[in-house]
Amino acid sequence: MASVVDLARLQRELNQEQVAAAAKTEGPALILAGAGSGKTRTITYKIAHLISAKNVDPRRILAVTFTNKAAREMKTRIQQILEGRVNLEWMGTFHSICVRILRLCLANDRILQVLGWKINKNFSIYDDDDQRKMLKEIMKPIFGDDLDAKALKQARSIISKYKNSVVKEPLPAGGYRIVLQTPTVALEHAAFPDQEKMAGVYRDYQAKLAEANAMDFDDLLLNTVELLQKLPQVAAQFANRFLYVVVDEYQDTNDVQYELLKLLIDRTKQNVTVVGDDDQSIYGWRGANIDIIRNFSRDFDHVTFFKLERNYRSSANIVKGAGSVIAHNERPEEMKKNVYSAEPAGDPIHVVNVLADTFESEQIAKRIFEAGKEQYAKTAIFYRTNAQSRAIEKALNDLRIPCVIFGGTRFWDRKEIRDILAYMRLLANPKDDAAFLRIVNTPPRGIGNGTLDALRLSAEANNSSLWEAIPTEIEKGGRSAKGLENFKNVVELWLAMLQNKEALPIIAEHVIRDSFYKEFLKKEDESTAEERERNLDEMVNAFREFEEENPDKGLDEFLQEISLLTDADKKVESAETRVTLMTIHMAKGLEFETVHIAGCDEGIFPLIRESSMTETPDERKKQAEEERRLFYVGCTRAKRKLYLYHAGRRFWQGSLRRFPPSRFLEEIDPMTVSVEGKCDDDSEQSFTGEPWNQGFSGFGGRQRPGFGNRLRPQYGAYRGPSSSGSSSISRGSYGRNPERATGLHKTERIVYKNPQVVEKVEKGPRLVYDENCDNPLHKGVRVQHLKFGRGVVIGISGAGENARVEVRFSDGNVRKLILKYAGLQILD
Ligand SMILES: Nc1ncnc2c1ncn2[C@@H]1O[C@H](COP(=O)(O)OP(=O)(O)OP(=O)(O)O)[C@@H](O)[C@H]1O
Repeated sequence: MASVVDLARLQRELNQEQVAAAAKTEGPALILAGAGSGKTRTITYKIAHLISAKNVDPRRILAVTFTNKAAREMKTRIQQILEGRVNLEWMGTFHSICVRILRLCLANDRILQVLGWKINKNFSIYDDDDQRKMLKEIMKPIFGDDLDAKALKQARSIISKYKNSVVKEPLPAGGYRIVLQTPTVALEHAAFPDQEKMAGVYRDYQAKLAEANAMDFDDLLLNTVELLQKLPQVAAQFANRFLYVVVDEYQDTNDVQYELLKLLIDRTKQNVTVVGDDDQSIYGWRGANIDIIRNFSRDFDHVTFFKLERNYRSSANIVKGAGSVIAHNERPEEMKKNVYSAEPAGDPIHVVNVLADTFESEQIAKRIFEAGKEQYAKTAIFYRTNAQSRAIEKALNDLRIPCVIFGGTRFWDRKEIRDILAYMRLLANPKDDAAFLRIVNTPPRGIGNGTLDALRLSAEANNSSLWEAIPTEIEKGGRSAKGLENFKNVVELWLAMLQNKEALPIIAEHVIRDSFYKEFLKKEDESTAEERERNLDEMVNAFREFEEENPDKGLDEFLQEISLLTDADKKVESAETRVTLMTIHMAKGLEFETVHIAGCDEGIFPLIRESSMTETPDERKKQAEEERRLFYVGCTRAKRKLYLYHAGRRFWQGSLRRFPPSRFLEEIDPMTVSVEGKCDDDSEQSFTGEPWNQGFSGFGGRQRPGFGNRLRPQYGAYRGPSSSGSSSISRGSYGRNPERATGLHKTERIVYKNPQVVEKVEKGPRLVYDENCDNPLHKGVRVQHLKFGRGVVIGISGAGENARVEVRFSDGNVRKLILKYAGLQILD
């Protein structure tokens, strides 16, 4: 090997703490690494040091990484450092290491005999689809007609949970033993008939997998642990083989992975190094157990702690600001880190307040545009929920900024969006057979393939569209006649709405509601339904925005705009200079020069789910802490510039509602922040006439007292116009007068212990015209609109949800707005 990584080399390449961590080869070590503190660099050098300076055979090093990509990158880097090929055959993810162990062990007849398993070394690995098919076969006779997609999905998730968690069984002598949830254990622990039923499905499913000589993804881990537990001498051989064990991203280890590690680590040598950052543990929702890293020192003798606290990635303001937020999480004393940057303070963290969500995406796009093309590829936009990407994609497209959605689907390509768009396409053009076929039986309404074939034949014979062929098919009175008739009736209802020139967002809302599409989403997959419903709400919002911006245009133009938008997006797919869009979960481990985080609003980030209402205070606290870690991960991806956006009002679940700033914005050290723009008007009343804190209530009905009033001094010194309705940018007090800001920070700060929750949709604040009531809006009333500013009502038409108001705004333009969505404030 050409190059040796001895101590001198370590000292040249690493800082003091990194050197200490990399050079410590014997005994258990925990490297607690702050964000951007070079943990990847440190373990890479540590492995290189073991191989070249300590002459350790690379095949005897077990190195566990979080992703396959990380393993590939680390191998390449080590080979570069050592200037030669290195056979790191035991470097990979937990799953890839397990496959290797299983193939090795199951090739041995004696092992197979002792295990008594039917599976041999040539086992197949079943993917989701295979798994679903097999489960369906098993469940059909048990569930009969009750077996739907939801029941299947539920079964898969329960089985996966069995396989990824352990149970603690008390021992007669005190204490407990950890037991894997094999089918036998699951059956023993089933306390209710339902649980027994699912444990039975699990048992049959495992038996069928074994018959097929197959394992699913979760089995790779579970079976390896079971094998090693059953055959301690085999486990000992592996532990003996692995002279050194290194585990990256240890904060995201789950209980079964932890059991595996315990089996693979030689208990006498205890040469194990784990690397991680409990502040970046963001996968609790899928089983990661943060206590595993926190308890490391209890699991091994004489653990050496290393803390990497110098952040090399970001400017000092970003490191300090992010650190001040994460400090609000409760952590064991020994886990606390003082992460710092030796870089200059750099730009302050920009907290950008805007009046409403539309300005948020405009501001993001504008800032990226102004930074110049060469910055595009170095810029990322993060959001908490996928639905938020729609407005951002549009704003970027308006300024012709190419973008790529990392690990996700573009808003208009998402399945639920394409389905509802297909309904809308059919309304715009009932001859659109492709749209018809997409949704005629989505959600299912009993229209089978036979009926569709008959429709096709009849359409061909009469030279008509499929839609036009429906009446003939209904007359025939076949099995699907009822379903077809229902479909026809409901589509005709929407067509009539379109003809009556009812508002597009309202028609879209009807399509979603009358087709029972949201119910369908819940049935299809409960776990993704909430997110997909949010996408649909955002789609209604897109219709609303379109109508507001294009009062003279209709559905055809909307659909045309969407197809042009998606087409333009596709063209830039190959461009090299693209801005990256992603959810924060996807951002783990990445870094960008500039990061924009949208939606720093209480209720969105931290995300408060409807399900939070049923959780215990302890569960809610855990959830809030995981959200804070997610915020920390997001902020610490930025090297030089970090923008955090808060919109005072957001179109959310069908109405315009107020959002207080995220608690995380309040927690940032004010010395590191510059506050720009404004998120509220100057009045104490909201645009819809309700007091500031209405629309939000804490768990158990607790409300945030005087939110708007108290927050303003802290965010202070806005220079934005008071009534023009447009957001302006000016430097807030943090950048200009830190003393004052700090003083206010001390006296005015409100710490909110309970998460806030967004109220249920139906009773959302809105000013709706009702012909039976005394209508406050009539000709001559002065109003204010968020986007268009002040104006005077010059006419009202329609009634109920279709009421529209005509306003002459101060820019001279007359706009006809849908009252339900307009969010007008009466000024007189
Ligand atoms: N000793 C060092 N000298 C100079 N640069 C360093 C040093 N250590 C790390 N860096 C740089 O700091 C940046 C962050 O390092 P790395 O990606 O290894 O951090 P990390 O701890 O894995 O980050 P995170 O956990 O936040 O994803 C990289 O650009 C790396 O090259």
